[in-house]
Formats: sequence, C-alpha cells, structure tokens
Amino acid sequence: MGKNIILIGLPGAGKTTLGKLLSNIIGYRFIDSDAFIEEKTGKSITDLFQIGEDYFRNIESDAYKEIADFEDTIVSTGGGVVKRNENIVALKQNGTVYYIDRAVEDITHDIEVSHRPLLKDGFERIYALKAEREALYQDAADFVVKNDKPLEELAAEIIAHHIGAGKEGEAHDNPQ
Ligand SMILES: Nc1ncnc2c1ncn2[C@@H]1O[C@H](COP(=O)(O)OP(=O)(O)O)[C@@H](O)[C@H]1O
Ligand SMILES: O=C(O)C1=C[C@@H](OP(=O)(O)O)[C@@H](O)[C@H](O)C1
Ligand SMILES: [Mg+2]
Repeated sequence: MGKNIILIGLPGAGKTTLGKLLSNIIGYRFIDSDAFIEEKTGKSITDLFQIGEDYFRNIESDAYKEIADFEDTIVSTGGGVVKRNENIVALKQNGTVYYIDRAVEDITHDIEVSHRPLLKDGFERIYALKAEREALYQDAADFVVKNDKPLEELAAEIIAHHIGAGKEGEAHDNPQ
C-alpha cells in the first residue's frame, strides 16, 4: 500500500483541483476535506462557519483523524489545516505532505470567494493569511512544490517524488 498524498496550502493554491487530477492519474481515492465535512455534517462550510470558526475547526480536526486512517488516498486539505498541529500529526501517520506554494498574485486572479467565508469581505485577506501561515506550511511540508506552471506539470513533479523516482523538478526536500 502506498502512502497517502497530502496537499496543503493557502485557499486558492490549487489543492482541490490538483488533487482530483492526481487521483485520475494514479488511481488513488480522492478526498477533499471540505467536501468530506459537508457530506458528514449535511452543512456547507459557510453554514459551519456561521455557527463559529472553532466549531468548524473541531469538526475539521475530527475529519482529519478519520481520513488519516485511509490508504492510497489523495487528500486535499482546507487551507487552515496547519492551524492545529494535531491535524498534521494525524495526516503524517501514513501520508507525505506537499505544500502547494502558489503566489498570492496568481491566487487572486481566479479565486472563488463565495464558498470561502474567510474571504467573504474580499480576496485581500489572502495576504494576511499568507503572512500568518507561511512558516506553518513550510514546517509541515515534507516537500514544497511551486504552483507556477500547468497543473499537469505539477502533478508529474509530485508523482515523481511519490514513487521515489527523484526526477528533476522544482519540488525539493524540505530542510525543516
Ligand atoms: N497552475 C494552475 N493553472 C491554472 N489554474 C489554476 C492553477 N492552480 C490553481 N488554479 C485554479 O485556481 C482556482 C483555485 O483552485 P482550488 O483547487 O479550488 O484551490 P484550493 O483547493 O487550494 O483552495 C481553481 O479555479 C483552479 O483551477
Ligand atoms: O484557509 C482556511 O482557513 C479555509 C480554507 C477552505 O478550504 P480551501 O483551502 O480549499 O479554500 C475551507 O477549509 C475553509 O473556508 C477555511
Ligand atoms: Mg479546496
């Protein structure tokens, strides 16, 4: 059984889109944590945030602990996965963490804010999230991949690392 591939990064970094692509290429199951949570709770992420962010974060942490037990799975996490170290500890039990590092300028070009409560007042908040979380993403990552190219190329970089081919690519071991 292969290790899970865990994608982390800012909202709009490309985790969900890339996760689906990776799943189609290597045949792993695809889990998007937000969709997993909405399925389990019967509520949207926005509805859960309206109850309270802590309420959502507790549900989110429980979801990651459940997802951590899966195998041969691509996990697209929510951008806030790194807010609680327990989430990363759980996911690393059987997963390799890839930080999808996408320039904020690129994120703002095409991010959909309607289903992202944290950005409900506009995508400018993404700059603050980048400042708050960059060190957390870097610390959590086993590999960092720059999302500044077509997603197909990004997928190939991750697959190369995942199967240990060690092919050249911008992905690099994270010295943390
Ligand atoms: N390298 C890329 N090239 C083109 N579009 C991209 C790229 N990376 C991300 N996107 C687009 O950015 C948007 C946000 O991606 P998404 O997968 O929802 O991000 P996340 O799950 O990290 O919040 C989507 O429209 C996606 O297609
Ligand atoms: O950055 C965050 O705290 C969040 C990111 C969202 O997922 P995406 O990263 O897929 O947008 C979602 O989990 C929720 O809105 C909170
Ligand atoms: Mg997503």
